[in-house]
Formats: sequence, structure tokens, C-alpha cells
Amino acid sequence: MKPDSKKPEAATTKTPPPTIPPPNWPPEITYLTDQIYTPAVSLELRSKLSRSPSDNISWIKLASDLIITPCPLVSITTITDEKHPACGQRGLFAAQHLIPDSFICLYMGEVHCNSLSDTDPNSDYDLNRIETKTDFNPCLDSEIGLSVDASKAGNESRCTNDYRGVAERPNAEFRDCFIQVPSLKRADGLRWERRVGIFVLSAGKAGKRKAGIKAGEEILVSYGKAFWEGRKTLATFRKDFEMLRIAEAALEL
Ligand SMILES: C[S@@+](CC[C@H](N)C(=O)[O-])C[C@H]1O[C@@H](n2cnc3c(N)ncnc32)[C@H](O)[C@@H]1O
Repeated sequence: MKPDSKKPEAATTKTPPPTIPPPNWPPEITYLTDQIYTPAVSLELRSKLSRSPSDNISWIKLASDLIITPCPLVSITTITDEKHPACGQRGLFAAQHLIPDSFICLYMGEVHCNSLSDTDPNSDYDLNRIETKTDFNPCLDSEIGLSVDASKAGNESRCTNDYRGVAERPNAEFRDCFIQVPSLKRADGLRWERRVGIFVLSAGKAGKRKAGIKAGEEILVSYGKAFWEGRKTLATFRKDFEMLRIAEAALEL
């Protein structure tokens, strides 16, 4: 069943209702239960996020009961370990044992166009700059040029740190997925829409990661070298020596 792209659905423009944020949520950041959109993201562009799952058969389709806000699987903690390179900042930790390949939470934020005018060059929370398994420059949908920035609004996923300097390797990764959202046009009242989620890494061929992520362990992804190289360039330009030190340390690992 192909989505009807002639007329975008106005019902999807609704702003999600406010929810009580999880403990330790940064008060200056808006807590989201669904992604929001910059004015530059037209309804027509948004409708392109809606695809029949048969278009991308390998992408996981998440049942709506897996998407719970706040997410009970994780907790946000301020890092106090001085050896941790993000000491003093927040990190995302497993609130219970998470098995390999399991879904943790969606990467929520403000969806924006990848044009210079609609991108915040200072954001540390833009998927545009983070490398995922599927794409070198993942975005939300690189074909239509959309990405997600959680610098001003997001959910727990914005607290996920990079593994460099913390652990030997990541234990989680970003993956493309589909979720079901309400549709006025479909007989069943639902359609599939593209999202990016954080998932526990698979056990691996040798089963080395079969333990998944233990309760209390920090959830760590790889932002990719490009993220840290970008930070290094920006830090050099701004003469921000602390940012430069962190970026160089991450690149050395
Ligand atoms: C997406 S945020 C991660 C959450 C962040 N720690 C917070 O409290 O909001 C990305 C920023 O976290 C910090 N960070 C994440 N992983 C790091 C690492 N391995 N080493 C140093 N800083 C890290 C950097 O400041 C980076 O720009």
C-alpha cells in the first residue's frame, strides 16, 4: 500500500501534549513525546517521511506499545566520575537489563532541513553530524534532506554519550525504523512513519556482546570520527581550548 502523497495530512501537524519530563531532565530543554518541525519543513516534505514498510523491508517496525514516554528503560544521570571525559554533564544509563538488538528509545528533537539556513552549526545534538550504522551521514532522511536536532527540545536520547574515553567500544547504535502514527486517510487509522531510534548492539557473530547492556551501565554509541573532526574545526575557529582538548582526546582513541 503506497502512501497518498498528493495531499499531505493536516492532522499530523498537531503539537504533542506536554508530559512530565523524567528525573534529571535539563530544565532549559523542552521535553518531547514526539518530534517537532521547523517552519522550513513543509507538510509536503513531512509526508515523504511516511512510506510503506515494504519500501525498506529491513527496517524494524516498532509497535506503538514500545514507545513509552518517559522511557522506563533508561535513566538520566549527571556524571560525577572525574575520569569520565563528560564529567559534570549528563549521560544515559540502563534502568534495567537490555538484551541485544532491543529497542531503547527514539531520537527525538526538532526536524529541520539540511540547508545551511535551517541548520544550527553550533549544535552538539544534531543527527546530521552523527554517524550511524546505515549511512555515513545519516540524518533522518538523507534522500529528502531532513535531520533531527535535539539541542533545544528532545527526549532522553539526547543524553547518550560517545564511547570514546569511556569504554572500549559502543554498546548501542542508531538505527532507522518505522513507527505507527495516526492517519485520517487509512482505513485502519494508522500509517508508518520514518524515525531514528537507539538500539542495543546485536550479540555479534561470536556472541561477544550477548550480555547486552546491564542495569546501571551507561548506554554509549559512536558519534563517528566526522563528529569529533567537526568539533575540532569549530573549536579551533572559536579558540575554545576546552572543546579542542575534548575533540582531540576523542580522535586519539
Ligand atoms: C549529544 S550530547 C551528549 C549528552 C551530553 N553529555 C549532555 O549532558 O547533554 C554530545 C556532547 O556530549 C559530550 N560528550 C559525549 N560523549 C563524549 C565523550 N566520549 N568524550 C567527551 N565528551 C563527550 C560532548 O560535549 C558532546 O558535544
